[in-house]
Amino acid sequence: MTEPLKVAIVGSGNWGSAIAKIVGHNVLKSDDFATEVKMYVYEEMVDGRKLTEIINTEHENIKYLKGHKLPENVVAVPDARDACREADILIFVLPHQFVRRICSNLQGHIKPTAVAISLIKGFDVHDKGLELISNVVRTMLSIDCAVLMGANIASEVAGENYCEATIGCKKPDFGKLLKKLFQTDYFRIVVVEDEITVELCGALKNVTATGAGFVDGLGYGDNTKAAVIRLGLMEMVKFCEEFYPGSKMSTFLESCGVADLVTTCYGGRNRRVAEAFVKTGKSIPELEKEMLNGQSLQGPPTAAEINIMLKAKNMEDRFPLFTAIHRICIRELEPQKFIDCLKNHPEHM
Ligand SMILES: NC(=O)C1=CN([C@@H]2O[C@H](COP(=O)(O)OP(=O)(O)OC[C@H]3O[C@@H](n4cnc5c(N)ncnc54)[C@H](O)[C@@H]3O)[C@@H](O)[C@H]2O)C=CC1
Ligand SMILES: O=C(CO)COP(=O)(O)O
Repeated sequence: MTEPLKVAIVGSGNWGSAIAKIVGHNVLKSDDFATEVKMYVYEEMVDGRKLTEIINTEHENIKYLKGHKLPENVVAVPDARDACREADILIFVLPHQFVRRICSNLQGHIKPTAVAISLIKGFDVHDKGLELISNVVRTMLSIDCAVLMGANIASEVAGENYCEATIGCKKPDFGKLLKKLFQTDYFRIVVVEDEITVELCGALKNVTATGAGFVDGLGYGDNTKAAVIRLGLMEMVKFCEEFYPGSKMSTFLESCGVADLVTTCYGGRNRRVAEAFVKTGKSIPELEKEMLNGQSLQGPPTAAEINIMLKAKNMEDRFPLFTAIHRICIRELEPQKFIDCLKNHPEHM
């Protein structure tokens, strides 16, 4: 008889809390998993009380996922090491900006046999260039790391509206176990082996969604947004071919690809803030603070991260959409010029 596997969730934001609801319920349905799920919560005071205390008494993350109850077997823990020390499966789901800090805190304080899955959309930047977030987890913690990405706006998933997600995992047995941990009747999972492309799709679509928000802010209609989505997808594919050769085209047709691109370009936070950026003239950090109540935007920082590499390799003109989006975010380019970028895209030359 093998021991049931202990699961810990590293992160408790908007998506982290939605996934805690799913995982908390699923562990109760299978003998493979221990019933308690520890969730690392970055401690803060909300209405004069500690957020961990609120989650553990009211079973709701009232700041990041209001209106959705979490199962009572999900226990909020303010110390990442305490949350993860005994875990066999670590689910990483926090804004990508914090991953290195968390991993460095966890080094030497997790089971050497643990495995991980990253739900994080973004890149890590270091002096040698870009790094996949899953690779930061793999190298800093010396453990295996799969990924889960998809068209998954957190509040809709928490509301149990039907949707799909893609798990990228090279090892079939691990993939099967992860599917058991995440799939529900309203959250349907496809497991593919092409884990790098799954992760790249998740990171890059946030950049395109920022561009979709710009055209909304400029008052253009759905045809223009469809052009942004198409050109963005072309650049996503090209980015993968150029820097991570070996992608399967079929991966772009999974939920992590086209579907996530569409949902984020219509319903996501990146789109919403980018629209306000054009309409109000305020800066991205200002709007993030005003509009997101502590949630974190991934598109503009990801655009900056990939631009460091494109610039270093003298390849900005081969990715004009990604480049223009970054330059608009940092106010190097007027938002109105975005339309010129679309008109003059190499696709039309
Ligand atoms: N929200 C969504 O609809 C979806 C988000 N994702 C991805 O999931 C990842 C996590 O996103 P969310 O859960 O939505 O986060 P979020 O956008 O709600 O971010 C806020 C979280 O960051 C934490 N935080 C703030 N400062 C911190 C620090 N110094 N150290 C550690 N944590 C800190 C906050 O406590 C809170 O838990 C991102 O990569 C995002 O792109 C993926 C699918 C859907
Ligand atoms: O990743 C997401 C949906 O799949 C969420 O996108 P936003 O961060 O733009 O809300």
